[in-house]
Amino acid sequence: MNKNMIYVVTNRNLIKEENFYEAIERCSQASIDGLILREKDLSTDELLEMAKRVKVITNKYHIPLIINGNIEVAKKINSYGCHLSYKDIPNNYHKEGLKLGASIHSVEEAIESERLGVDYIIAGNIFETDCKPGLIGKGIEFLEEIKSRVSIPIIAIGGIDIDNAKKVINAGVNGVAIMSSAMNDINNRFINKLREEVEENI
Ligand SMILES: Cc1ncc(COP(=O)(O)OP(=O)(O)O)c(N)n1
Ligand SMILES: Cc1nc(C(=O)O)sc1CCOP(=O)(O)O
Ligand SMILES: [Mg+2]
Repeated sequence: MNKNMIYVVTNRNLIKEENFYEAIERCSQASIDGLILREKDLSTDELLEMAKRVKVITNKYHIPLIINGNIEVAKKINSYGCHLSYKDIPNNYHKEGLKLGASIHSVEEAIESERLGVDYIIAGNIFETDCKPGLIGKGIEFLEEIKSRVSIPIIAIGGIDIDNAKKVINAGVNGVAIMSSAMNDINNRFINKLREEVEENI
């Protein structure tokens, strides 16, 4: 990874002005480095159908597609990667070419994820966010501590905004992931501004 990454995490329930596939297309046109299809309430069959349609769009814009929470679907559609909750990381996992990501919420989970062969981690929640009501932000120090303990790429999530993105990147992480602001970013203004912020970090 040689630039700071921006990952968009989907949540179709947050989209207000577009339909889901319009939002996927719009995000894919922006300067993003990956799209995580995270629609946790769908059955495997429903997710598979959605993932096939989403992959047509992300492929068109050469955006890596990562399937959240379902290795079977990720393998079936031959996605770039699969992203799992920490507790779901398998002990013996045949990646079959998939990148494996994991969500972590403690330094110990970060260390153990690396030991289990995870390719990158998403660490959160860094700041307070309406998407995780009641969970206080773990802050920049959390990222700095993880950075000092693991070598795999670290992506920060949770309340990432234009005003705090630079501070997050300066903690030494490899990128940021955003959900609500991307789902509602009708003209990709937020994503474009975020790109400027995460690239101007020195
Ligand atoms: C301590 C703690 N627990 C859970 C979360 C958020 O978890 P969630 O995003 O719902 O689950 P994953 O998909 O990331 O496994 C949190 N921020 N902090
Ligand atoms: C999906 C997700 N996972 C988190 C975690 O801490 O694991 S925080 C989060 C939501 C991030 O939404 P927003 O960018 O709108 O704050
Ligand atoms: Mg999460």
